[in-house]
Amino acid sequence: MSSMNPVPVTPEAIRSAPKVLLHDHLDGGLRPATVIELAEANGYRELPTSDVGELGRWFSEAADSGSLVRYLETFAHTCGVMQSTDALVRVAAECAEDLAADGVVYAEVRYAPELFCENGLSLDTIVEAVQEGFRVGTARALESGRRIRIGTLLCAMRQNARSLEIAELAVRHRDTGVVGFDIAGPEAGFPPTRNLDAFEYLRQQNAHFTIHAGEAFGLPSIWEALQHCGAERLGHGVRIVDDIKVDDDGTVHLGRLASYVRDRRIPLEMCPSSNVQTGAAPSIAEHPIGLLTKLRFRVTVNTDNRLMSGCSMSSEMATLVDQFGYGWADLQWFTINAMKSAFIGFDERLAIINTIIKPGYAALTS
Ligand SMILES: O=c1[nH]cnc2c1ncn2[C@H]1C[C@H](O)[C@@H](CO)O1
Ligand SMILES: [Zn+2]
Repeated sequence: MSSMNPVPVTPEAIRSAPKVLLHDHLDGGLRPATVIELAEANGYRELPTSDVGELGRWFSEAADSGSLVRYLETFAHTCGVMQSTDALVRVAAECAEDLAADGVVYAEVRYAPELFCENGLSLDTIVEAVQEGFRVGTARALESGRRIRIGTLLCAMRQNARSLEIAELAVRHRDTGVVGFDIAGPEAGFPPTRNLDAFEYLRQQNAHFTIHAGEAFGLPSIWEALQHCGAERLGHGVRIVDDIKVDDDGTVHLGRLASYVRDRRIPLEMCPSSNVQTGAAPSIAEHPIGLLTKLRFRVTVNTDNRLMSGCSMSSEMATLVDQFGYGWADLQWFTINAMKSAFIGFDERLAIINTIIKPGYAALTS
């Protein structure tokens, strides 16, 4: 039943609204307590502290470095405790439960299988363990009354040369929950065109992929990702603002690349808190998401790494509401943008929009 007045856009109400998350790293979303328990169980001795509260703060402070390369160093600890199938199942199950509890109804969660081979697990075993974890977690969420659908993206790391192998792995598991591919890791010095064979293979297989681009490097990275590699979406893509000029009187000039991105409705997977931590944006208030939203680019809101940013999908939205004055119509627009841009089939996307997202926001606004 819908209420007679719009519900105020408070953090609790945002939590209750249906949300869609396209850019979330599995190894960036562990619960601090789980990191500690897995470290103890697996004999991992490198953690900076074994106090839950301190560890949570340590991750967000260490990630708050102003540099993507230093930000990425914090993943040594999460990946360090994820080197067994039991650990992978648990982390994936908790990920599904945490996202569902936060009101996320559809999520694409990504990780790099090549980072979990230290103890000899095969790439296929790793993918199967994570899928099992998502099954367990979505079932538990459903038992507590929360329905979530999760699609998996497999990442290849830019600094390693395994992208074709990982692309083949993604295609092998496409019928059991892997919906796409990505490249992640340090951007400067590792242009996406180093992985052309992987992208060529994926296109021939009619498979979907996104590319982290325009985060720690500028327009050439975005241009290569789209025009040489054929990315369907951009991970972050914040630097597209370098191709946009706004005159003092407010007149906007889009360069050819920015026009292309907007005209073709290329989805931007924006992650405001993460971008402030890596120095890709000076602050949330000055984050390009404000301008790009006003110009009606295909903007989506994402968490990137919930542990490192100490955030959730609803806290990210609440921060934007606070900084830009967004209301329910804007939050619904971000959510539908994300659902339209997901890598699952058209009929399923449409069903989630029409049966979950639109009624969910209607109940909050009518
Ligand atoms: O924002 C990011 N940019 C590039 N790489 C990233 C980002 N967040 C996480 N990663 C890396 C670290 C993880 O180990 C890897 C796979 O999830 O992806
Ligand atoms: Zn990312």
